[in-house]
Amino acid sequence: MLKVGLVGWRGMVGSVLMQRMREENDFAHIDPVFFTTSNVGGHGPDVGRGAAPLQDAKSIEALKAMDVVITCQGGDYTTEIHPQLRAAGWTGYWIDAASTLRMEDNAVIVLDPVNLDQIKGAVAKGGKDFIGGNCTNSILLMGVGGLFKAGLVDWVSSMTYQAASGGGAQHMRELLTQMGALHGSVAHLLADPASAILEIDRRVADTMRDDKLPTEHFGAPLAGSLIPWIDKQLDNGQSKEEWKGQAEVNKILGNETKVPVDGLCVRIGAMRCHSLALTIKLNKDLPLAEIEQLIAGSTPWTHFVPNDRATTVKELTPTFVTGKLDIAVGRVRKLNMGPEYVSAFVCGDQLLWGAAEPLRRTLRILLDK
Ligand SMILES: NC(=O)C1=CN([C@@H]2O[C@H](COP(=O)(O)OP(=O)(O)OC[C@H]3O[C@@H](n4cnc5c(N)ncnc54)[C@H](OP(=O)(O)O)[C@@H]3O)[C@@H](O)[C@H]2O)C=CC1
Ligand SMILES: N[C@@H](CC(=O)OP(=O)(O)O)C(=O)O
Repeated sequence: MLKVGLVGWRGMVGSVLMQRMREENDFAHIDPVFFTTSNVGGHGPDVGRGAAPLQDAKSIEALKAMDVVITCQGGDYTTEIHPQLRAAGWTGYWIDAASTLRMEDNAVIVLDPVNLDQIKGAVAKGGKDFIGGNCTNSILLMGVGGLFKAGLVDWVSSMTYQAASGGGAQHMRELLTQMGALHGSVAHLLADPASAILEIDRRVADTMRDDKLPTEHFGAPLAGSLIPWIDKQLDNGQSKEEWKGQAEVNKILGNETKVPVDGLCVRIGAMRCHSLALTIKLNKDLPLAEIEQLIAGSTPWTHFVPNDRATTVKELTPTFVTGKLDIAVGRVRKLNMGPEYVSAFVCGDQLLWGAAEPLRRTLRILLDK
């Protein structure tokens, strides 16, 4: 059995990974070793064979004994440990949620329903670094990858609506705290059906602008508002999150000729589902039914939502999708710009296909090789 070191297993992405590995009985196929950066010697989780003491995630010696390391610990950890481990001669498989290594030549961005051949090809050629994609890009390709695979896409404009969880657990807490503060500021007025709505609105706006509203993690109010910037600022005016779109989508697809992918990334007050409003320029005028069929067949998890109001408001929402592996896609129609311009709205759980799921599936691919 392969010795698999798990680092970052108690964080937000790591907890979802653990949950999915338990659900899919992955632990029965590996010899798991749990690591920590903060509690060496503490009790590890019991995944069916009793709890063993946690090992030091900074110990190159301990990590070197692993056949596979899966990390959800974050980019700083990867930057510090991965080069040391490789320099120490370790030739095991490194499976990582962080963005640090994604664009390295010898790393594959893993999303097996879309690029299984690329993953298997890399394994056959001795590739050792397998990195999960940015959540937004993985969700985009799980949603409309069928159009890309058919070679039909000239370009995509992707306008995103990204959940608080993309920033981490503290961001989710801050969003809820902000929501509570807004409600608290007008609770007595809400309880009175005769109260004036403009007075409620004024008080909520005052609370949102009050320095006392907790904004330590987002840097701005999110509840009742939005933040049209995610990740670092680049010199060309893009945010880093926007830059990842074209870079990662083309790498995942293995495109030699780059398909332009660009748009604005926006943080909204959803909990853990990212959504994307897409404008897709096709290279030919296809009948809508054919386009719908290609999109619906993107992956077995693509849940096609017909473009009608009742189904859309029920099934094409973070509320419906959260906690599920389904990637909902709908609002597919031809746009006024011309018969080759198509809209689509995609919604997926950014902790599942957006983060944890591709990692555990990569492990299974390595086990089956
Ligand atoms: N958040 C997301 O949506 C996505 C994240 N990723 C990547 O995944 C990586 C990890 O992100 P995320 O899971 O959000 O990070 P977290 O902050 O939730 O967890 C990271 C580590 O923090 C430590 N930690 C400290 N205090 C606590 C606590 N109270 N509860 C749990 N863990 C704690 C744990 O390490 P220890 O046990 O060693 O103390 C844990 O492994 C990042 O690189 C990110 O880029 C990728 C795609 C999406
Ligand atoms: N930046 C993403 C989450 C994330 O962690 O992305 P990446 O793995 O590319 O750093 C978001 O905020 O929604």
